[in-house]
Amino acid sequence: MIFPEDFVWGAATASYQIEGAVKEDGRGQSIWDTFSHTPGKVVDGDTGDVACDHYHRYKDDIGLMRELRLGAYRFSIAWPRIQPDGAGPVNPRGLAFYDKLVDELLAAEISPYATLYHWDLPQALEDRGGWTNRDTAYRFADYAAAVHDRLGDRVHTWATLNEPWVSAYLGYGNGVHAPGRRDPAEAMRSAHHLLLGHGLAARRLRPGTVMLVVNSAPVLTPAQVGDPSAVPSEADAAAVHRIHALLTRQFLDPAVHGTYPAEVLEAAARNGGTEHIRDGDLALINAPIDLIGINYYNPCVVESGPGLPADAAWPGSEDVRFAAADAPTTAMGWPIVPDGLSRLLIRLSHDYPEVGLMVTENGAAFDDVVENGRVHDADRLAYLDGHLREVWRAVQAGADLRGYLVWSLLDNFEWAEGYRRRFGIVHVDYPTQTRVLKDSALWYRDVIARNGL
Ligand SMILES: N#[N+]C[C@@H]1[C@@H](O)[C@H](O)[C@@H](O)[C@@H]2O[C@H]12
Repeated sequence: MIFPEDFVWGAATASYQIEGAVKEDGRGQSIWDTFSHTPGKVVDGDTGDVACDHYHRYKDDIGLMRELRLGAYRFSIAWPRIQPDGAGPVNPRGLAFYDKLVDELLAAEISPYATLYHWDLPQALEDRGGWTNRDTAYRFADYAAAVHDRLGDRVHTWATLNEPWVSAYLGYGNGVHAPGRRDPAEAMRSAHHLLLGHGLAARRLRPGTVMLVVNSAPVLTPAQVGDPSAVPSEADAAAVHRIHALLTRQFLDPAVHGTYPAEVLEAAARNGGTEHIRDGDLALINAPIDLIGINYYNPCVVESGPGLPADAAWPGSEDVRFAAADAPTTAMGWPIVPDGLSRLLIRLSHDYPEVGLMVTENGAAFDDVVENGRVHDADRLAYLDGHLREVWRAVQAGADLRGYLVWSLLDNFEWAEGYRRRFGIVHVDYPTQTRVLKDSALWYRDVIARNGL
């Protein structure tokens, strides 16, 4: 299985998950600093205070990337390093870190892919309402422009947001992520303002390549997981349609087509109203983009039935039951369904033929053991192999798929799960910060060298 000649192979990380140095060089506080230091929010009371100490070890980490022959490295820029209070003058020491990071990547012949927002909102903006406040969208666009002014001569691929669904619904809906608010109306307002920020920022990132990164999944009934030809009942088909609208189309339709699905408008009307969606907003959100970034881990399995408990707060999903898949699971409890990725990519390539696709995250958490300086992570290697075969199938089916970025380069701070869940192809021993290339990393290196499986 050989991929197209210009297919991009890389890995992805995010600032709060790997950098550490949370009080260094003028960095301001983020909502994840606040949240992780709030007792009970993160497993084992873990925080990103040190993480992988990437802020100080980035040169060595780029050396590992070079050893793996990565063509691209997707990282995120910590807004609180650039504007400690989320607005106003740029912090030169904060921007200098990314300047050095980008230069080191280029020296290693690795293309830098910068994500501008991977969840670490400056706390000062949250204190003024965060993403429920429309003004935050404008602050985000100013921040994006400031970063692009400095790095745009060397960074040519930009992601505005990472997974706005997660930012909105886990951050403001059910509160399992920062800032930990629990209000369905706030979640819907935040989703809109995140999209508004995306659109405003996208215009200020040219002439770069611009993408929106979404967590997406094929929405399937339990029967469809193993049998794509399974015909759902009318009620189950309605549940599938609704959740696809709320999970994926809520973000891609506005960004690519300048429209909201009716299901989203209906959910908003029932949860706080639609006043936050102002005339002209959708035109602002619908800024031209070049790529959709797809973060895929597992399908979303649903059927008609009683919705999530009230505190789960996913407005619009009231008549949908979230079901288990008949499949093995990762350490996160997520079902392993590789062909879900090809089914998703082919669907999105049909729904949004105007833009290219890139797998911006795919990977798995399994419990790793270091034995004699090696990590034999056969489960993770099998997961990646299976999913890459589906990526290849999607390319053969005609999907305009530009590349694949594994999540993640390093074991890292896994949000509310803390450090107990390891997604890296490189093992990190946190007390010593020792890195060990796992078997999956060595395998991935060979895949890259062959440009295929
Ligand atoms: N959980 N999990 C793994 C991974 C997370 O570590 C990333 O930061 C997110 O972009 C996305 O949720 C996926």
